[in-house]
Amino acid sequence: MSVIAENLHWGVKRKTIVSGVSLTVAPGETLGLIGPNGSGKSSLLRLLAGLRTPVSGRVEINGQDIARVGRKALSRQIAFVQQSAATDTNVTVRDVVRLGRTPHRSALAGWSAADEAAVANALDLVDMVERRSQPWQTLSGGERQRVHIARALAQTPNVMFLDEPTNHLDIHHQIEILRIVRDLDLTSIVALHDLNLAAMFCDRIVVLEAGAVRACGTPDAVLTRDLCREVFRVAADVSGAPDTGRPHIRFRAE
Ligand SMILES: Nc1ncnc2c1ncn2[C@@H]1O[C@H](COP(=O)(O)OP(=O)(O)OP(=O)(O)O)[C@@H](O)[C@H]1O
Repeated sequence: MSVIAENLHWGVKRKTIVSGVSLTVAPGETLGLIGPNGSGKSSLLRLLAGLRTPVSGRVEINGQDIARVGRKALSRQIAFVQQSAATDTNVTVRDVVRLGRTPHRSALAGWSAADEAAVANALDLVDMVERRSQPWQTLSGGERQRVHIARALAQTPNVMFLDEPTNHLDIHHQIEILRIVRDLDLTSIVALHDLNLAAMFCDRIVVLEAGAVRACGTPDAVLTRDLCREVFRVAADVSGAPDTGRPHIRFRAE
């Protein structure tokens, strides 16, 4: 499913936080959202997912204005993985992932084979099958993050929004989670701080600066030495990775 944002503005009181953002994400594409702390990545993701209402502008998912789509219908199509999401403590891993099926179930319907399969598949994708009966509160930070991603995957969404999904994850799971998101048959928009992970896994990248789009394009076109210096205030050398041809950024401490 495509995601199109047209001229989104959002702010709090007199502070503008998202300013004139337009973007288009093609079906199946993985779009990276990068930018310094406070540049508006989380705020923009929330607007795109319909969790916040823009002051002006609109978002279309699959050609439909999300302001006109009911919450439940929307949650059958999109999933949102928040930064450090909280969960009720007195539940198991499997209970948390089962919550991902809520949008697909009616009040009267029982738990179906399709629900069971979606939960099992999601647990398997994030490598948590063996921990499915473990109480949520006993998990490590990285394991909690993987369970929240599994809950979103169990939703079997067409579009997935992920806010810093690699937070807390070891390098194996950072790569694994982004590989899963890229390879699944869905459209994804992922806020990331690690520029090399963005270069490796995103089809295109949007760079936010002070709530506005500073640059948009393929990793190769966007992740330049000048951008690192001007937007992220770091000195860096950028070269093409020999195996993939994607940019590889080496930061310099100077
Ligand atoms: N409800 C709010 N009220 C006041 N200010 C807010 C609110 N939500 C966000 N902001 C401010 O808007 C700016 C953008 O915040 P946002 O969380 O979208 O940035 P971000 O790019 O995701 O940052 P980070 O990389 O640190 O996670 C920040 O300066 C933040 O303090």
